[in-house]
Amino acid sequence: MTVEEVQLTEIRNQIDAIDAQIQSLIGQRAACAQKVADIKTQGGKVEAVFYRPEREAQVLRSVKERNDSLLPDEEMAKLFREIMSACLALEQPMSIAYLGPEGSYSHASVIKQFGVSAHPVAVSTIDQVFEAVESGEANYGMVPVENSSEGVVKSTQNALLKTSLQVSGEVDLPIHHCLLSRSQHVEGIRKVVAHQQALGQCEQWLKNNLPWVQLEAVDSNALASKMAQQDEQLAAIASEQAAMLYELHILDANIEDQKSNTTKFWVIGRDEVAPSGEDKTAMVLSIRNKSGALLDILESFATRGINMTRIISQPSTHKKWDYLFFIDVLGHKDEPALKDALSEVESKAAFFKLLGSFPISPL
Ligand SMILES: O=C(O)C(=O)C[C@]1(C(=O)O)C=C[C@@H](O)C=C1
Repeated sequence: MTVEEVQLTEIRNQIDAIDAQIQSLIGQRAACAQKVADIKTQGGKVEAVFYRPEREAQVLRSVKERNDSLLPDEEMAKLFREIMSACLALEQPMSIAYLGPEGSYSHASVIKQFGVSAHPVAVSTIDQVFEAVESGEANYGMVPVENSSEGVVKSTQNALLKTSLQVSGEVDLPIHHCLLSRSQHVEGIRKVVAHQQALGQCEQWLKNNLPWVQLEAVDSNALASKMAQQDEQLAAIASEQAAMLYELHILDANIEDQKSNTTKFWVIGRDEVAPSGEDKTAMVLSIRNKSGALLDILESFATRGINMTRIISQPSTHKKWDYLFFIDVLGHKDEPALKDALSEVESKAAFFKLLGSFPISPL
């Protein structure tokens, strides 16, 4: 054996021994998760809640805080995300409805939040995501809320107004668009197909790089990828995962005009989420038609030192020139200061609906 071979063998032996320990510990962890499931279902409870977002957030935060390895905190957290995903699947496999088809950014956000052991269930519209969870067909749903360059997703906002479901989590997904085609050369591309939002997000890049192409909006980027599979003269705008899934060439990557392009998704579920220690609360309200009404509402938060992280206004469909405000604040609805503020806000507002409290994502 060469010196290098001897050195490698020695380190690989160490890796083998460590792997055996990791595997045994993961096995012990899985047995604990199984016991947790037994406790949750004891007494024949049928409505047991297996997925606990607040606990998952706490576990992942501790992993990041503890991490003093060579691996970045995010990478370490991703590994534990998958261990918990497998443990949860052992307790009960979770089905997550999302706006399909496979390979969409919604699909990527499901995997980011729930890990690869969850069962993503593709549906065709945002309303169907809500319906699938409301009817119990899916355990949870994942819906896009807002994109940093294109703004809010109206169909999600409208569905949130009507639903009995809770917002139980938040995922921020950096969006990187690729130009995908069966062809390996941009010169032959005649048409670019994508969801309207993706076309908007790459508008400048398309003008600068493919000024001759025709643009066509379709229902989703994944559908665009399927279309590109059929026609060499078509290119789709979609994710890197879509390129793999639909076996297309990546003609160019990161073609979005704004490099910090991010989409915010919300997890929707039937159960309230307990406090995790670092939470957000989302609500929607409309104000009474008098001067200073919005300021008055915001003061209920400000005087208690509660930070607002988002406020979005949307014209109400009920009355002309009336506005709805979607507001997110830091804190959990059961924390005394926020609880107080929320009941004051509710009394001041013309309409008020609490959408849910959920952990700030550690990922
Ligand atoms: O602590 C729980 O309630 C568990 O079910 C265990 C566990 C885990 O693997 O740590 C698994 C799933 C839950 O979503 C949260 C945590």
